[in-house]
Amino acid sequence: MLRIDQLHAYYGKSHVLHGVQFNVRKGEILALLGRNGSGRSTTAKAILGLVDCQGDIVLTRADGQEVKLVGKKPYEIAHLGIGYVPENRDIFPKLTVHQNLMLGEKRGHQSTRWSFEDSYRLFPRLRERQHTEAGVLSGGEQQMLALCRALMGDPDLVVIDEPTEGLAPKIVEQVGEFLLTLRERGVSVLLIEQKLTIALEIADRCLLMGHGSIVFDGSAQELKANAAIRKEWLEV
Ligand SMILES: Nc1ncnc2c1ncn2[C@@H]1O[C@H](COP(=O)(O)OP(=O)(O)OP(=O)(O)O)[C@@H](O)[C@H]1O
Repeated sequence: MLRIDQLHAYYGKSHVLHGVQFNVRKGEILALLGRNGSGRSTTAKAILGLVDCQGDIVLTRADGQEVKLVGKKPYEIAHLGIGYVPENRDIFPKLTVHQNLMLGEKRGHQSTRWSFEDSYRLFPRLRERQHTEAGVLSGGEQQMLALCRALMGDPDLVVIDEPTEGLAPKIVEQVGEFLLTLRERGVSVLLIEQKLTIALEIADRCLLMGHGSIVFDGSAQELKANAAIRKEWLEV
């Protein structure tokens, strides 16, 4: 559903993506792994229209229509059905949990795949705190909120940047359940992670990034078995 070809990205004169190439298939969980600074977040931002880039990023919509994303504005890309959960979560601290979820909804469009009730059922902590200002939530609760808010816009693909970073194992488990629920509902996921652990449990496929290029494309099991490539490009 998403094809990335010969993607180059720059911060000023600094060239950080060097011909990135991969596909995201419909309904899969695709893990994008690599060390800090390897270019994973920049790839996510390129898909969302948040950095200058050259090359092709082509979305195939449900009706088969192909849309080129490079050059489009972030709000246009969101409207085309791509959701984003950035590393810093970007929640609105002075609004309540419920209000943050409302802001994720597309105006005039009822989400077909995700509801307030889905958010509250999967993350009971959010139900308990629905009238609390989001700024006082714990890091884990803010992550749950950011994930659910991205789904309120009814995306076909959601790009999620390091959702398990710094979270307690029990919350990491809940995030895993959330991702599996998305797959059941046909939402594709591009999951940025640093470690292989969660990818081994839930990803359908794995990409490994090093110095701004894709250096491995295969299953998490294949990557686990390839000690040399892991040692060179991945945190242990
Ligand atoms: N706003 C920026 N301005 C200049 N250079 C940047 C900027 N953001 C990232 N970089 C550089 O671009 C390269 C790729 O960074 P990127 O954030 O995409 O990596 P990453 O794999 O997602 O790691 P991290 O988890 O640390 O963000 C790194 O060398 C980084 O220092």
